[in-house]
Amino acid sequence: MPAAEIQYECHNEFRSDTFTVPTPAMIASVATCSVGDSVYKEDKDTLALEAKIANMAQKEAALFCVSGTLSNQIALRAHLNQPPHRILCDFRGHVYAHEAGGLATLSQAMVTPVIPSNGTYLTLEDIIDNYIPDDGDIHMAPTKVVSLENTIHGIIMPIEEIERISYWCRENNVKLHLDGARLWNASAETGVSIADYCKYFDTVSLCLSKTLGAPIGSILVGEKRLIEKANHFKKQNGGGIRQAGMLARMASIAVDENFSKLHQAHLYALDVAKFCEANGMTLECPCDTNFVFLDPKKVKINPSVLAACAKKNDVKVMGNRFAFHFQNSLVAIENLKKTLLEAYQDSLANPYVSRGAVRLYRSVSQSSESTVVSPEDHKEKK
Ligand SMILES: Cc1ncc(COP(=O)(O)O)c(C=O)c1O
Ligand SMILES: C[C@@H](O)[C@H](N)C(=O)O
Repeated sequence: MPAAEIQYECHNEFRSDTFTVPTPAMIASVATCSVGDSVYKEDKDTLALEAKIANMAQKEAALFCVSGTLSNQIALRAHLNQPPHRILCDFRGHVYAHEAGGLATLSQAMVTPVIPSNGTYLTLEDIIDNYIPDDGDIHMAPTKVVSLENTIHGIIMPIEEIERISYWCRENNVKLHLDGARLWNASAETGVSIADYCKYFDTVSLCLSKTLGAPIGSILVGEKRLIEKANHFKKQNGGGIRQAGMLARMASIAVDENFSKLHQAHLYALDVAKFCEANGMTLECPCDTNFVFLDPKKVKINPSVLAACAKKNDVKVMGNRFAFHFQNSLVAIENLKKTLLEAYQDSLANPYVSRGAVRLYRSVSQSSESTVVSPEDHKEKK
């Protein structure tokens, strides 16, 4: 049943599902967790979590990491040998767009950021049209890894396309990584198991701290030898965790207790997506899972006006993306709709034209110390 009453501090949080919080059961479990040193692979709860997720993914090994960024970056580095080399991904891919340039520093890799020709997800044709073969041309950095993301912007990548890409990569000696931060959401919506998604990839990074509600952590799965190498890069970059048991135990409970709640978040998102479309607000992409993206080219809402309306209606938002999770409350969902409608109605009279690179995570939000302004203060310069 959806949470009508307010159960969680983050019930009105729509900036991201990274704001989900540990449940009481997770917090209580810490009292009895193991306290071994996980750098020496001696923490029982960490080993148990890694074994559980490796089994779920039907992969040889798994590695508990403090973040999805670390999990992605050490996986991609472990696939690579020495430059010149290149990674191909979606131009929106987190590994390229939001991991602080890690591909340049840790992997010294060139990146081919590809805009999907269908506007939604990468196809094999998109990859082939942008792939640089390792054919001895000394002008080029050859493509050694393709990094996909599923879901990407909440969009579910069809498994038939994943299969085509996987087959081609294996035929062409290209490694295939999946940023599966929200693969849980894809699985919850399609019914395709985590293992049936993972079988197409050499490595998969699964986040535990977002849609599932764990306080910290991601898990990287893959072949034992690759995971051991990734662990080397994990330690090199300060990712070794001593008594990780308390984090691993909470993450394990998150998988057991919250995976089944993801569909509710998707229903929240779909409700708001339909509300937006019914009121003239165009979506930037389909609402497949737990994200609603408004098209900023057509819905010219002023971020400051949105922040002012959000503050008034006690919801937290940022940018043109609205994230949903199982800890949202129904009252907050209704307050979000009110917020969007008020800000949109203002934009019809005062359209806001943004300039510069899309900074999805840098917009004014309720939590920032920005000065809250009234809609009247923001009229488009004639
Ligand atoms: C698709 C995707 N991959 C990876 C990450 C990185 O995860 P973390 O914030 O734990 O580094 C995020 C951010 O939350 C993400 O949205
Ligand atoms: C902020 C960004 O890194 C995060 N992955 C999110 O989706 O909110």
